[in-house]
Amino acid sequence: MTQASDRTALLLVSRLNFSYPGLDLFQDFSARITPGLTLVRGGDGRGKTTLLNLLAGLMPVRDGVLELDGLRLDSEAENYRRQVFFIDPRSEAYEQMTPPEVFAALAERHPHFDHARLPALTEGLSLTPHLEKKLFMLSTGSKRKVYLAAAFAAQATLTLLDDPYASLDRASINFVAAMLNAHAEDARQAWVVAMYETPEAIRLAGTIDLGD
Ligand SMILES: Nc1ncnc2c1ncn2[C@@H]1O[C@H](COP(=O)(O)OP(=O)(O)OP(=O)(O)O)[C@@H](O)[C@H]1O
Repeated sequence: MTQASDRTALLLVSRLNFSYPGLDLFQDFSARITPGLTLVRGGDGRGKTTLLNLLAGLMPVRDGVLELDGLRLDSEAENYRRQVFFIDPRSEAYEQMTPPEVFAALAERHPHFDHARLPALTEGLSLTPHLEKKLFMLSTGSKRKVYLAAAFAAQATLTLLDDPYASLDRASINFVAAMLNAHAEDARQAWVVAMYETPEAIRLAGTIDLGD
């Protein structure tokens, strides 16, 4: 079910169990997530979004151990979460902010956030005309681009992206693919990307297949 390369794992997931009322979603789920790109692939409702929330430390696991770069979620939750970049694209937390305000807020959470990367990211994602608008004024796709630009600037140890191509135009998809590939050889960062299908032309270090 899980394939990973021989690289040393950055995130270790051991025997994780998680259920919603009446639905056992993960039973004794284990994974080794290495630096570079890991795909979480699965059909509708297979648990991709839930798994990203679990890896982010945002949902209570019934049991199981998550350890990110030596930090265990159960004993060092705050330090663990500080190493993770994850924004639920449906979040309304940033609606009243402009993109630069979103970037500033996220830079406070992520100490390695690199502002110097933002001009190329906003240009590459065609966000430049929208920089003075608050997020509630933007289309779903543009809002997602703001979060993607932030993700690529944040340089977190673990970055979680839920369906990063959703609602994007072809040029932006190509840009995101190129940005992901630029992280394929990262030694100190793991990128976990949830998608319905295996994307073309992306160099993956591992795949977690949740089935169809
Ligand atoms: N808060 C919740 N309470 C109960 N069941 C839930 C809850 N959230 C999700 N589920 C169910 O858990 C399963 C996994 O949902 P999840 O959103 O993680 O899957 P997914 O693979 O991301 O789905 P999709 O690709 O359709 O967004 C689905 O059957 C969903 O209906």
